[in-house]
Amino acid sequence: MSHPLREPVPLQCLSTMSASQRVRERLRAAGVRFHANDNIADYLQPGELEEIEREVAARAQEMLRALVIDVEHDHNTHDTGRRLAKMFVRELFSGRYQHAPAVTEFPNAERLNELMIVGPLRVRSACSHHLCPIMGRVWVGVLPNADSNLIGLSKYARLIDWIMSRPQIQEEAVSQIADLLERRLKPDGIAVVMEADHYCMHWRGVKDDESKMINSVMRGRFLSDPSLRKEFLSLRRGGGD
Ligand SMILES: Nc1nc2c(ncn2[C@@H]2O[C@H](COP(=O)(O)OP(=O)(O)OP(=O)(O)O)[C@@H](O)[C@H]2O)c(=O)[nH]1
Repeated sequence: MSHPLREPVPLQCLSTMSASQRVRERLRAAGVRFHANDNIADYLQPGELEEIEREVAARAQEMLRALVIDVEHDHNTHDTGRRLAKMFVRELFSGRYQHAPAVTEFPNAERLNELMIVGPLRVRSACSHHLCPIMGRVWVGVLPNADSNLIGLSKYARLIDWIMSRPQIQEEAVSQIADLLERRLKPDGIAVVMEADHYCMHWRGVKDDESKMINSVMRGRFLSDPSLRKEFLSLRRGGGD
């Protein structure tokens, strides 16, 4: 989904804006969505991520002040704003600000067309609602065809980590993973299953330590062929637990 195009902001205003305001204006002018789990790397200019990190650090320190924590005198929280900014911008949410990892695509020279399963791959994210951790595992099933691209096994983990390094909800995360792998591999079918612990339920709120969320996306032949879907799901259970 994209935003309606907006009139560009005059240049003299852009120079007095913070980096985050400039990037938001650029995204709005282009009609591009910038939800928590969207990647905005194409709209950042050199040096702006550093500026954004400094802006987040200052605002995070303000949030601690609002929580009535004496950040001026408390040696433990004195630098927490800076640490939070670095953690969010450089680590936990880096999949919003960095381009996709480089992935070598190999031709399917042997014209492989058998089911291939990768997993369980460890995934870590944060929920969009409370920014609490999501820790889980993912399995990917691929049914290649003669024209599909093949990628190295480690690249599944790298691409999935790029998607998960954003505030997510699990339903949208699996569908973003399926979209990305479909675009890269051009297979006859793609299946993604995710099983995850949500710390917004374990650590706070209902404080239910046992519950997990499991969801899946089936595309192409995995949707139209129940026996292929069954084979994938039974191999996933056999291999992963
Ligand atoms: N569907 C879905 N819900 C999620 C996910 N991660 C967290 N949630 C839930 O999203 C909801 C957050 O919205 P609210 O109900 O407005 O938040 P809240 O009042 O703080 O919720 P409580 O957790 O019940 O205290 C909670 O029920 C979470 O458990 C996810 O990946 N998918």
